[in-house]
Amino acid sequence: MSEKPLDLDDLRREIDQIDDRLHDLLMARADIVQRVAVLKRGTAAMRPEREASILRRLVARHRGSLPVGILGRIWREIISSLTRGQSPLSVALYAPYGVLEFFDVARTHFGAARIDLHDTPAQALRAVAESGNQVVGVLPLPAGDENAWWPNLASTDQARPRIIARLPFVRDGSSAVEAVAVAPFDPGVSGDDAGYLIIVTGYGTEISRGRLSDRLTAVGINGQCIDSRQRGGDTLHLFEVDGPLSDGDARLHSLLAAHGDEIAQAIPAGGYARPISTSGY
Ligand SMILES: O=C(O)C(=O)C[C@]1(C(=O)O)C=C[C@@H](O)C=C1
Repeated sequence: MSEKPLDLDDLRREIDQIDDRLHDLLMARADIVQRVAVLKRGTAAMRPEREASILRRLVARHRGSLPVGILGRIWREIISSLTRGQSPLSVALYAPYGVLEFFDVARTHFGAARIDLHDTPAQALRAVAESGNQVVGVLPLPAGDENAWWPNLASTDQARPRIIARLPFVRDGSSAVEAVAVAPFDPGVSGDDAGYLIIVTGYGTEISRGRLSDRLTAVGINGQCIDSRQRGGDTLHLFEVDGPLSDGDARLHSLLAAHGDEIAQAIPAGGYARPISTSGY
């Protein structure tokens, strides 16, 4: 005997049951995050490297008709709200052009967090620096254009703002802009990361980007210079490097020990877990 075909009511009953299971699991997840928060007390709630691992794992197992970009948005909303459940967090957004596009990128990554718009990058970074971990900045991807804001990261203060994520994290081709998140702590190591390094050369030191790259390679740091700017008598060079880089990295000590005559400072400026690119499904 053939099975009776499911009708609309049967299918909707199945959906209700699945919704109950999803809801139960979401509530159970939120309870466990509260226990995680107790263990992390006194340190930053937001862990970009862990967030990256969660999304990479889920995207890799994703199948079916739900677009992967939507999966990403749903999980960003869950993770972001459970981060804010551990300690307050809002977004300081600097959006020089295409405000709506940057707003969208910030909203997708940080979910329902409050987003404050700032007129200048310095203002957004000040909001981050003064907030004691309660504000994360969102600024355009650092590049060699007229909006170069990255020299503001060239401080040696332990609590200085640095780059912690590159957005959007799940790329399905729907976003026209790229941004970074900035916070006063290191992003952690996700297993597939890039770092930023600011090299400061002093007045009168003529050294090409190529020569600087060679100096970095010689101590085991591979990367490329993406912009150079004058600040006072100094020249600041921003390098994007393979792998994470943080304060106290032994390779930076070797660099300064060998080339302290040419290189005045080597300042780690954070980094990011490499985003996921998908074809949309
Ligand atoms: O794993 C943690 O440290 C958590 O706080 C949990 C969680 C999550 O929702 O999975 C939330 C916030 C962090 O940024 C990373 C992950």
